[in-house]
Amino acid sequence: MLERIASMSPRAAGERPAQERVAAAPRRPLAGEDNTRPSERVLQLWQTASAVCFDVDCTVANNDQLDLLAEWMGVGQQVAALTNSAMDGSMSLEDALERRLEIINCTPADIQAFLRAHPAESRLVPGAKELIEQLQSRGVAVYLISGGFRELCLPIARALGVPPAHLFANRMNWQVDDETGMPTKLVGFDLREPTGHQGGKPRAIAALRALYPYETVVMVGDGITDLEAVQESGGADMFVGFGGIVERPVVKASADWFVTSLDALRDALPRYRVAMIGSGAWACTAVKMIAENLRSPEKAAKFVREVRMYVWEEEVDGRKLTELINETHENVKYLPGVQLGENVVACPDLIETAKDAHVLVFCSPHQFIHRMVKQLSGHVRKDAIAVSLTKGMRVRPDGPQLISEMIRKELGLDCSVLMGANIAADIARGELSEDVFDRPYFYTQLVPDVVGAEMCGTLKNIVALAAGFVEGLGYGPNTRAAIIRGGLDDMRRLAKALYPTVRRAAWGYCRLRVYCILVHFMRPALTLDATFFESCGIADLIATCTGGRNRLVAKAFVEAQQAGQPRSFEELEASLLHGQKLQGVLTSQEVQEILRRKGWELEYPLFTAVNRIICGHQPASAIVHYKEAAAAPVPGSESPSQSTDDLQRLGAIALGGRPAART
Ligand SMILES: NC(=O)c1ccc[n+]([C@@H]2O[C@H](COP(=O)([O-])OP(=O)(O)OC[C@H]3O[C@@H](n4cnc5c(N)ncnc54)[C@H](O)[C@@H]3O)[C@@H](O)[C@H]2O)c1
Ligand SMILES: O=P(O)(O)OC[C@H](O)CO
Repeated sequence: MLERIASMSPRAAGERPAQERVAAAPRRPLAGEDNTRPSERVLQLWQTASAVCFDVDCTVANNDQLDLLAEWMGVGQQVAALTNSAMDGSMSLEDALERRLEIINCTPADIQAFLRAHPAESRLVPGAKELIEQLQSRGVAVYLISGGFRELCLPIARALGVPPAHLFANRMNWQVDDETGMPTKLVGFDLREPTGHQGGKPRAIAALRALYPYETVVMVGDGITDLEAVQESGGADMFVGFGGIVERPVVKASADWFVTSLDALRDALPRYRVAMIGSGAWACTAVKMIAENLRSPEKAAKFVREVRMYVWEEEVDGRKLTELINETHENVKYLPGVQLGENVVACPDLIETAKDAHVLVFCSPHQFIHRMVKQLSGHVRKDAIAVSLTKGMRVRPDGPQLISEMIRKELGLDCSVLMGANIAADIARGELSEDVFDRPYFYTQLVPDVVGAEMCGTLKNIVALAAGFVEGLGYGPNTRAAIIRGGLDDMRRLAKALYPTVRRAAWGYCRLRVYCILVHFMRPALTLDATFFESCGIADLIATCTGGRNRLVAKAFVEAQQAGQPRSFEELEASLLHGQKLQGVLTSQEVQEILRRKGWELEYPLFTAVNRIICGHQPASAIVHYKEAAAAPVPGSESPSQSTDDLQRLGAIALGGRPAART
């Protein structure tokens, strides 16, 4: 999830003319104005920066490295005076650099000995590493732009996690020994680097902007050459003056924001809000994991601690469920006995829950999702991302619509899905599972095939009904295994038939992260069959067929019939699931409608046989001969097809007795 969140940082909005960028700059402080507190505009630019460029000496490194090298060489005082003249603007940068190098007059061996004696880690300004880490984890590009020397800055860049290609600095020129070919004597510096000249920093930034479409660039530094970054067209949009090591009056007076601690910059970074849309067994399990994560110190800088959870309000023991959850931190109805965490806040208002969230996690039973998504339209942040945990699809006249497709279309949000073998109660107790949100008991792995994963999560609910029938009939493991195999075959072929784009997916399966099944559409680099061997495929199928609600209810359905006291799925759902929703019956109805419209019923015999059984056209025992059951004529119909009446009746069952309304 974190990688996805990183990509939320507003940036890369397309190359825009320099003039337009300059117009976005904050109003420069007036004389005497307090710029130690950021104005609203300054804060906004800081929080939406697409690139941040740091000066090195006296900004991220706690000294001027050339001064320190001079001290090491025994010429500290003369060189320090020249450094200050350059930083205050009383001497040109080129002249100051030239004269300082002349005085230092070191060899490569001196530099190496100096770096050994002064390890970079010991020279970092407090908070620099943490600030840079935070920026990078949000997807902000970080550069070091130094008027010093690459030879001295590289170890600092390494210690800060900034790649060498993101370092702009001067290069020393060396006289080379004709005999050995080795550098021996320092002879000035390479004048071709922009940083060796007055106005070099804005030029370096302009070069970056020509390469990358950074919308907002911020320069942070202590010196006059850093301030120049905002004084020339094409440079940075904002300048943060840093006075934690040296405070320079000119810089302080002109900075858009002046800080004496880098922590102030880190504290001002945006923190992301997460909202959970849903509050059933799985939604509560997932929110518990998210809340644990957000309470951890590592996540504190990046996320708001509180997670809002939308709860479909109902009364439990004469009290509102939201009130009970907020008092006891437990969802006594849908996940009793499990503490969700004090940072989970139950909210009965859907829009209120979602409106400020940067990450929207959808986890309601699929039949309610479309109405919720419609209600949310126009009320969510445009830069939010969505993750769907819901297993199911919607059938429209023009074909199926997966939940992730619906969210993308109706809310315009990028949507990942999280599918896998997750029996809610087991995970809530902390049992190991091959899935989600970075908890020690919950492993997740990225799979770049959203549609394949979502189809697995949807279709497995039908196979679970078949597994329940077989179990209720008293068959053993061989028969159950045969049913699971047949179900997997139908799942795989139907997913491919409905979503040819998935079938065309390229070769080469890339494991993006050791832990995850958080699936994203970005890289079509996975074969569909590989998806079916992930947790979202075979593992979820086995979990649901052995321990899920669909299997439980289907088994009870057969047992009740065999005992001569048949009970409807609706009754069994109410009596066995205590408010939780059975997804398989409605999914069977929806999938069968697709199969019927396309004339594919015989091609997916296990799905069709399950549908015949739940419609009462075949006895449950027909499941073991599912191919024949699928081919048998439906009473009162000329073809083996299901009638629309049957399907509507089933919809009514799955929706709790109401007509099968499609919102
Ligand atoms: N339970 C699991 O083990 C599990 C595991 C993985 C995925 N899933 C999937 O997660 C999704 C959500 O399942 P769950 O287990 O969290 O829910 P659930 O079946 O436990 O609970 C039903 C939820 O629906 C809500 N609800 C009832 N009527 C409603 C209405 N008219 N409008 C809106 N909401 C209403 C209830 O308040 C409750 O929160 C499903 O798609 C399911 O397939 C479940
Ligand atoms: O209880 P089920 O059958 O809805 O299955 C729950 C989950 O989807 C299993 O991963």
